[in-house]
Amino acid sequence: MSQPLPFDALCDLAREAGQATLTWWNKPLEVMAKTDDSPVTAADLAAHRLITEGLNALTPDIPVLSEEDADVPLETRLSWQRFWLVDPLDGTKEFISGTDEFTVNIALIENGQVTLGVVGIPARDEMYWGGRGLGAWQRQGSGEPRSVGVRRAADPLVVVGSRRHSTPDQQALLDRIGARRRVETMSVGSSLKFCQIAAGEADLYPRFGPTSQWDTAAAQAVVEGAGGRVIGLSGERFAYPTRDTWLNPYFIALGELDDATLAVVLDQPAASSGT
Ligand SMILES: Nc1ncnc2c1ncn2[C@@H]1O[C@H](COP(=O)(O)O)[C@@H](OP(=O)(O)O)[C@H]1O
Ligand SMILES: [Mg+2]
Repeated sequence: MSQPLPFDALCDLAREAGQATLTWWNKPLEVMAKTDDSPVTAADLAAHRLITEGLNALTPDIPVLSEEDADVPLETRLSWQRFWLVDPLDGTKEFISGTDEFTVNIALIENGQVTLGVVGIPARDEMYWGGRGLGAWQRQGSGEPRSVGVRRAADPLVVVGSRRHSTPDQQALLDRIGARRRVETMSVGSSLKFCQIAAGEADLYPRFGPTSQWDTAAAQAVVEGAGGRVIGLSGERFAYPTRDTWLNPYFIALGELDDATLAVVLDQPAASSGT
């Protein structure tokens, strides 16, 4: 971006939206089904409204695309050189079930790549933000930001995966790694998994199941700012091309792996699958 990076304003916005979601957290909640049968709640919609209004005020010239208002014609989107990509509440099923593993996600996409992102974890009053070549930071409450970075994978390798969506391909990769070294697996909801890699708490997040572009963009920016990578199954940097679907292909987020483990991760029989 040519303007100064708007991280302070984005963090304020994500925090405000996150606090709004907590109004409905751990309380009786009406759950509505969207056309794709995924759940949506008043909390998703309140966060969506706050973030959309805030971004429109902050950068009136940059379009906003949110999961909760994604019905924008492809020809309009093809004319966008950059746009804000928002998942106002990622991990809606976690939110509904009362765990704290849900996030607020705001990313900037420029020419099909994510350049910066902010991930709020409302129930922990925690925030991560960053971007490739910029750095990555974490903040607790209104405390001082601290710089975060990926770790060099130790023993055991810590692999994070979805609480609810796993696939045989993912398990096959874990088995191949497990044949060579000790692996500890953790099931975690939402984009929080990327933040664990950025913070040096986990090493690998293979996702061989469906996600949409808004689920991953902001958190990819945090991982990349922290020195990690998010790659497609051919090893290329994970990108956000404008297409007639929001669905992502499969991907792998990783910190700093040793060469032997990296070779197993990059040698993907599942590479032909995905969208
Ligand atoms: N069948 C499917 N199609 C598209 N996205 C899916 C999906 N199943 C799960 N997801 C995505 O996975 C996200 C949850 O991630 P995880 O399983 O890692 O906790 C959901 O985010 P939302 O909660 O924002 O809908 C949803 O977008
Ligand atoms: Mg989501």
